[in-house]
Amino acid sequence: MKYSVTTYPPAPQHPVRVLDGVLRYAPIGDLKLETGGVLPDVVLGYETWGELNSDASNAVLVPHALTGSTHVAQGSSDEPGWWDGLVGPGKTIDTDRFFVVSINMLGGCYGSTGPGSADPDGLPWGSRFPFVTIRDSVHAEARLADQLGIRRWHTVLGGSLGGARALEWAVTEPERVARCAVIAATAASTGEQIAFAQAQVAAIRLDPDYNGGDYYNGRAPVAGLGLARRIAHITYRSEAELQYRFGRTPQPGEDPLGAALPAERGRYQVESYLDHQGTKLAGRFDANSYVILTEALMSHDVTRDRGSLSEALAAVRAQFLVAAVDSDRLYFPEQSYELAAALPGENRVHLISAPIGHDGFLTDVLQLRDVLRKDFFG
Ligand SMILES: CC(=O)SCCNC(=O)CCNC(=O)[C@H](O)C(C)(C)COP(=O)(O)OP(=O)(O)OC[C@H]1O[C@@H](n2cnc3c(N)ncnc32)[C@H](O)[C@@H]1OP(=O)(O)O
Ligand SMILES: N[C@@H](CCO)C(=O)O
Repeated sequence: MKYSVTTYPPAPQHPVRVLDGVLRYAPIGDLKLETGGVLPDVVLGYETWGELNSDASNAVLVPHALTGSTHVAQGSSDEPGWWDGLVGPGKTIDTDRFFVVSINMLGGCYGSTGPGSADPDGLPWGSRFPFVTIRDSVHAEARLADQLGIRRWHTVLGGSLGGARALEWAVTEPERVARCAVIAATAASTGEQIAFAQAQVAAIRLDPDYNGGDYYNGRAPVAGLGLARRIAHITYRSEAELQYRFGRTPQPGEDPLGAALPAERGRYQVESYLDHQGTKLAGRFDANSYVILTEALMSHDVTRDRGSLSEALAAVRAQFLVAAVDSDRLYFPEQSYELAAALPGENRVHLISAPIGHDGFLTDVLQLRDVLRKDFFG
């Protein structure tokens, strides 16, 4: 599968409502990166819903999670969005009132310049694509906000990597974020989160088809990416869910004890489920982008070059909403409590009660509907 983005339509003028939920591209120029070097001719893929009002005070930014896209809501497209329950006409984030924007993270494979994009010579970046940080993406996204005429976001909100991106926005550009919701995310990736991420990245790099990242003219490393997704997906779901839903049940028509040779035995249902998750992601995502975004998330630390957590967060001007999923075993609720305690002022943590674990920020986000309406979108 190829993800090369070689040509772009001209930068749009003020987005028009009829194009709700349709991917567009914005050239934002060369980007100086946090770790040195310059990424030339950066393009950001983005979607919008609704209309920016005359004083540009109704703009809401929704950063996506690790393998999410900019397609937050269906809008006028055919594809359902991943937060359709929350974003749309008459919904909590009412696109009849708010101008909603979602931007593909720098290095991603859903529209923005990434390792599968063409370099200035027209060749895929591949192994030469630089390490980027969430802060780099925020700097790039700020230029797109300038192009769209958005000086200050009414709200920036996201879950998981999207939550880290939202928080980094509020700290890097404090005057540009009036409200910020950080859902199922931390102030910095922890040792365990880095460890799980490293195993995923190693699974991709060890696939012979990965070829150091230069595979765009050959076979994509689907086995490595599929294995990375399996490791990740286990962390996204709770032990209780996997036990209740699958337990030791064999996959229908298969017998886990039914062969003398390991390679010929049938699967447990949970194995088949993980195989499916791995295959599905490998069919829609670029392995290099997975590595780039995962390593960006590993680097996530709002305190970097900013002192202690309280010192780093002292800069924020936004009103905050911090939320966690009670059964999350990847981004533990305690870590959200630590973030809330370190933010200026009084900040509670809103718990999403969901048995499935981390992915509850996608499946059960409507539990935040009331608090979002009351505090942010009333
Ligand atoms: C471009 C984009 O789509 S990005 C959209 C944004 N998405 C994301 O950010 C994350 C990607 N998605 C996910 O992580 C998940 O799909 C979620 C969290 C959104 C939804 O989770 P859930 O509704 O709980 O779905 P769940 O994890 O149970 O997976 C269901 C799938 O497993 C399959 N499945 C269930 N049991 C088995 C089994 N024993 N064997 C094989 N497959 C199985 C189902 O058939 C279903 O397949 P499908 O997704 O192809 O329809
Ligand atoms: N299921 C989510 C979890 C990551 O937070 C994703 O793939 O983006």
